[in-house]
Amino acid sequence: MRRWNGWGDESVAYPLHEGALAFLADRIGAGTPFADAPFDAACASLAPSRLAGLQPPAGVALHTDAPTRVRHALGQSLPDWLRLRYGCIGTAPDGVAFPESGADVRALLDWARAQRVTVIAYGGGTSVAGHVTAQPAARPVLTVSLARLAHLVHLDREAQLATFGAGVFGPDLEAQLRAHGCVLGHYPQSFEYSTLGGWIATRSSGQQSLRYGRIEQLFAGGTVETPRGTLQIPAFPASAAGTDLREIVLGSEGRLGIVTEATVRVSPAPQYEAFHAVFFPGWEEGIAAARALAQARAGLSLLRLSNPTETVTMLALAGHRRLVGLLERWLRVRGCGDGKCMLLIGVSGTRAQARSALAAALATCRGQRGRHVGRMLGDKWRQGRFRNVYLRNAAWQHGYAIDTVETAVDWPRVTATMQAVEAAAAQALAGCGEAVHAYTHLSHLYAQGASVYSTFVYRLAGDFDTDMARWRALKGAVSAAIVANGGTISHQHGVGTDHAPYLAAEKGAEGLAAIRAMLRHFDPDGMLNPGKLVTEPA
Ligand SMILES: Cc1cc2nc3c(=O)[nH]c(=O)nc-3n(C[C@H](O)[C@H](O)[C@H](O)COP(=O)(O)OP(=O)(O)OC[C@H]3O[C@@H](n4cnc5c(N)ncnc54)[C@H](O)[C@@H]3O)c2cc1C
Repeated sequence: MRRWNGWGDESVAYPLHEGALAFLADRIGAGTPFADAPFDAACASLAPSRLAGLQPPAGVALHTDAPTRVRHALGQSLPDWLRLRYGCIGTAPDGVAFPESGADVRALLDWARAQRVTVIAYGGGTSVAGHVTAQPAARPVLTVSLARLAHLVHLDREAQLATFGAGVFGPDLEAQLRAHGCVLGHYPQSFEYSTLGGWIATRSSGQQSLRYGRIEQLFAGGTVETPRGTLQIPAFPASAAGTDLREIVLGSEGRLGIVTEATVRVSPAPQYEAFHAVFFPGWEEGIAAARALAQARAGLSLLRLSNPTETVTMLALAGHRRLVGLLERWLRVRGCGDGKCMLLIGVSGTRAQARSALAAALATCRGQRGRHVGRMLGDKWRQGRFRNVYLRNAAWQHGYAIDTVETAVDWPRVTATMQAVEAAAAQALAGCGEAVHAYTHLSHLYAQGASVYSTFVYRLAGDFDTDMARWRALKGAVSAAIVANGGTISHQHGVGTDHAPYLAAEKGAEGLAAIRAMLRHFDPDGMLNPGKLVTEPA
C-alpha cells in the first residue's frame, strides 16, 4: 500500500546506516526524531465535504470519504510533507472522482462546470511544486484521478508510436511496451508513482533523456478534454503547419484541460545497457569533460556529474566502508583525492554501439585526468535509481528534512549558479540558527548548458510553524539565487504554486498575459486548478 505521508510503498524501507547518520551529525548536528500525526487524526481534521450528496455523472465513481480525500490532498513537496507529517492538512478536495474513459472525463467537466465546481487533475501526486493542492476556495473542489485510464490503447510498431491512457504509471507503461519489445525510456526519479499525463502537464525529464529525449520530444499527440470542448492533437513525424498545439499542452499543469490519452514515440528495447563511473581530480576537470561529451553528441544515454560534496555524500551513504575505503585509496594515488568528482556515463543500444560510445567517452575523460573505475558504482546507481528516494522517509524518521531545487543555465554560468544556490541555502538556514548540508549534480546535459540540481539536508525543529518558516527561508533564497544567475525557475519540476512568483522573470509581462489569455480561452470560468502556473494579476 502506498504511504499516505511520505514516499512510496509502505513495505519498502531504505534505512540510514550508522555511518550515514554519523556523517550527517558531523555536518549539521544530530537530528531529533519525533512522532508523526496519525492518519485518523489527519482525516478527522478535514472540513465536511461540499460534494457529499451530489449525484455525479452516471457511472462515474465519486468518493467523498475523508481517507480518499486526504490521500489525494497533497503532493510530495516539502511543504506537502510538513502538512502530512504534522497532520495540518488544511485545504483538501471535497471529493475524488475516478473516471474510466475519456467520455467519463468529458461528462465530469460538463457536470463540474454546471455545478460551479473547481477541478484538479491528479496523476500520481508526485508533484514537488504544490501542483495538486487545493487552494482555499468558495467553490467545492473535485480532484479527478486518472488512475483508471492506464491502458495501452494502440501500438504502431512500424511508426514507433504508442497511445496510452494518461493515468498510466511509469512501471506499468514500460511493462506494457516491453511485452512488445519496445521502451519509452522516460525515467524520472519518481518513475514508480508518476504518470504519463503528469509528465506531459509538468514538462518532465527522465534520467536517460540524453538518449530518449525529454517528454517534449516523446509526446507526439493526444486527446485533451477542456471545459470548452475536446482538443484532438494528431501525431505527425514533423509539421510546419503553424503553432504546434502540443506546446500549449506541455507544461499546462492541469489548467487548460485534462489529458485523457497520449501518443508517445517509443523505441526498440536496447539490447545492451551499462553505466560506468569516472572520477576526476576536481570540479574543473569534471565539468570540462562533461561539457565536451555533451557537445560531441556522443551517443550516450546518461551523463550525471556530482560536485565534490555530492561525491563524498554518495560514497558515505553507499555503506560498504571497506570497499569504498579501498576505492578512495586507489583514486588518491591517481590524483583524485579530496575534491574529487564522480561522473556517471550511461551507454545503451547494441553492444557494438555501446562499446564504441563508451570508448570515445573514456578517451575524452582521460584528456581531463579522469579515472575510469568500471561498472560497480554505475550498477549500484542503477539498482538504487528509484530507491534512493526512500531515503527521504528514513531521514525524516531521524529528524532531518531533504529538499531539492533544480534549474538549467548555459555552460558559462553553471558553476557560478551552483555556488550561488548552495551559498544562498547556507545563508538562509544560518538565519534560522541551523546548518545545511548542500550538494549538487548536473542531472541533464545539453550542448548549450546543463541542469543544476541541488539537494539540501537540514534538521527539523519538530513543529509545523518553525519547519515551514525554515523551508520558506530556504526556498525563497535559492529561488532568488537562480533568477539572479539567469536560470530558469524549473528545468523539470514545473511551476505549481511554489515557483509561480518567479515565472515573470523569464516570461515577462507580455508572455504571462499571453499564457493567461490562452488558458482563459480553454477554461473561460477559471475552473481548472486555479492558483497554479500563473496567478491572476491583482
Ligand atoms: C522523489 C521525486 C523525484 C522526482 N524526480 C523527477 C525527475 O527525475 N524528473 C522530473 O521531471 N520530475 C521529477 N519529480 C517531479 C514529479 O514526479 C513530476 O513533476 C511528474 O511529472 C508529476 O507526475 P504525476 O503523475 O505525479 O503528476 P501529479 O503530481 O499528479 O500532477 C502534477 C500536475 O500535472 C497535472 N496533471 C496530472 N495529470 C494530468 C492529466 N492527465 N491531464 C492534465 N493535467 C494533469 C496536475 O493537475 C498537476 O498540476 C520528482 C518528484 C519526486 C517526489
